[in-house]
Amino acid sequence: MAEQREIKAKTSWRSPRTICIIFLFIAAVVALMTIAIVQSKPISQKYKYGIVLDAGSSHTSVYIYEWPAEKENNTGMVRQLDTCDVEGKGISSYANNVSQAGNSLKKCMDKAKKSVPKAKHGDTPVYLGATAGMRLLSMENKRASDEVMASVERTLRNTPFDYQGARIISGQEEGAFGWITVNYLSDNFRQAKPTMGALDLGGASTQITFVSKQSSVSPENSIDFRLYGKDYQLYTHSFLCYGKDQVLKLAMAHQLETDEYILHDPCFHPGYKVNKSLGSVFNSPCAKTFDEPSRTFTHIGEGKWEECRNSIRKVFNFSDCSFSSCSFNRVYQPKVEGMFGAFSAYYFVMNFLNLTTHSLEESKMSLSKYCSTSWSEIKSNHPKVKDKYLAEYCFSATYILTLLEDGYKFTPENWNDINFIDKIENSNAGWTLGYMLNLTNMIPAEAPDTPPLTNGGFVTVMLFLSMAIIVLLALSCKFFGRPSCSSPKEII
Ligand SMILES: Nc1nc2c(ncn2[C@@H]2O[C@H](COP(=O)(O)OP(=O)(O)OP(=O)(O)O)[C@@H](O)[C@H]2O)c(=O)[nH]1
Ligand SMILES: [Ca+2]
Repeated sequence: MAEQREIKAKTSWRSPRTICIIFLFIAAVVALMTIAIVQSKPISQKYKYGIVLDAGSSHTSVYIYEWPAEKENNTGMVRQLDTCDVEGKGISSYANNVSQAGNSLKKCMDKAKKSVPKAKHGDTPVYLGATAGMRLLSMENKRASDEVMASVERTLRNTPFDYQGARIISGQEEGAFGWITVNYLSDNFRQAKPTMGALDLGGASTQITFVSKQSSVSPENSIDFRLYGKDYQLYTHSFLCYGKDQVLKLAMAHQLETDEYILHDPCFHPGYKVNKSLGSVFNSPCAKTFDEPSRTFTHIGEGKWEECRNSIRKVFNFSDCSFSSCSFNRVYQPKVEGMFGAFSAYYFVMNFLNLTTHSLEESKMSLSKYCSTSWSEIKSNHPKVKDKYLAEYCFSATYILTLLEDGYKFTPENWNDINFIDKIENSNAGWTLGYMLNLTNMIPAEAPDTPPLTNGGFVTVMLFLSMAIIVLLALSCKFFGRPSCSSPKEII
C-alpha cells in the first residue's frame, strides 16, 4: 500500500501541472526579489551638499542645501539643511573697512563646517552672490566694491569647501532664480503645473517675475528657459533703489526738499521724534547727495495713512510709458497673470501686521488704523521688536500696497492671488536655491527617464506577486505536497 502511494507521489511531481506550478512559483520569487532590489536601490543614498551666500544690501545669509546624490535631476529633491545669518550689516557697508567684509562671514562658515559632514567638505561647492547693495556700491565706488568682493573671496577660499566664485548678480538673475526657487519647491516643473510668479522685496531692490502669455516687447525684460521638457517665457524686472530701505530714503529726501530741518512724516507714528543726520538719508546714489551730510534734522511722526500713500506715490513715475502697458518709471510690464509668491520683506511686513490673508480693502483699513496708533502704544505692545523695524512697519506696508496696486497693477479682484510666503517645504523662498540649481545643472532641459515604477505601482505589483506566491504555495501543498505538508503522523 505504502509502495503504491510512493509511486503515485513520484509521478505527480513530474506531471506538467506540477512543473508549470513550480515554474510559476520560481518566476514569482525571482520577480519579487528583482523588483525589491531595483526599487530599494536609491534608498542606500549618499548625500551631496551645496552652500550659497546671499550677500544682500541689509545683511548676508548662508544657506546650506542637501540632496540625495542619485536623484540630482529629480526636482523636489534638494532641501535646505541649515541657514546662518551673518552678524552685522551687508557686505556693502564695509566699503571703508574692506578686510572686515570677509571676516564677517567666518562665524557662519564655521557653522557650515559643522552642518556638512567632514568627508564631504571638499566636494561641497560654495557660491556667493551679492545683490543690490553691491550693485549700488559698484556704481558709486568701483574700487571699493572690487575690494569688498576680493575680501569675501579670500575668506571663502580659506574654507575647506570647493570655492566656485563670488560675484554681483544682475537684477534679472535675481528675479529669474527667485522664480525658479518657488516653482521648484512647489514641484511645478516636474508635474507641468501652472507656475507661480515671484515677488521679492529687498532692502535696496525689488523684483517681479512671472510667465506671461503676452509676447514680450522689451527684450531686457524677457528670459526663456526650457525645464523638464517645457518652454517658459518669463517676464522679469528688477527695480534698483526700490527696495524698502532705499524707498524710505527717497521718500524722506523728497519731503526734506521743502524743509531741511524738520520732517513731519505721515508714515511714522504720532509721538515719534528722533534727530537724524542728513547723511543717513542722502548717503546713497538712490537719493541725491546733500551738501552738509553731517547736519541733523528732526524726524517727527504724524501717522496719517492717506498722506503717507501720497508721499510714497511721489517716488514713482506713473505717467510716461512708451509701451502698450507699463508698471512705473517707463518700464514695460504685461498684465499680471496667475498666482504669485511674495517673499522677503513682503512677508516680514505683511506677516507682522497680520495682513497676509486680508483683502486689499481690509488691508488698507487695518493699516490706516495701525499708522495712526501712537508710537508709545506701539512700543509698549511690542517690547521685544527692534525699534528700527517697529518704527518702519507703517511706512513699509504702505509702500508694499502702493507698489503692488499702483506699481504692478494688482486689483482688489486678483489681490488674493498673492501669497505672502516665507518658506516652502522648509526651504526659504529667495534666489539662492535657483542659483545653485542652475550652476550645478540640477534642473535638466528635458524630463529625465521616469523610474521603473511609481510608488503606487510598486506596492500593487508587490502585493500581487506576494498573493500569487501564497496561492501557488497553497496549490502545491494541496495537489502534490502531501508528504511534506501533512503531519509526520499522517505520512507514517
Ligand atoms: N521686520 C523685519 N524686517 C526684516 C527682517 N529681516 C530683514 N528685514 C528687513 O527687510 C528688508 C529686506 O530684507 P532682505 O530681503 O534680507 O533684503 P536684502 O537681501 O538685504 O536686500 P537686497 O539686496 O535689496 O535684496 C530689509 O530692509 C531688512 O532690514 C525681519 O526679520 N523683520
Ligand atoms: Ca535679497
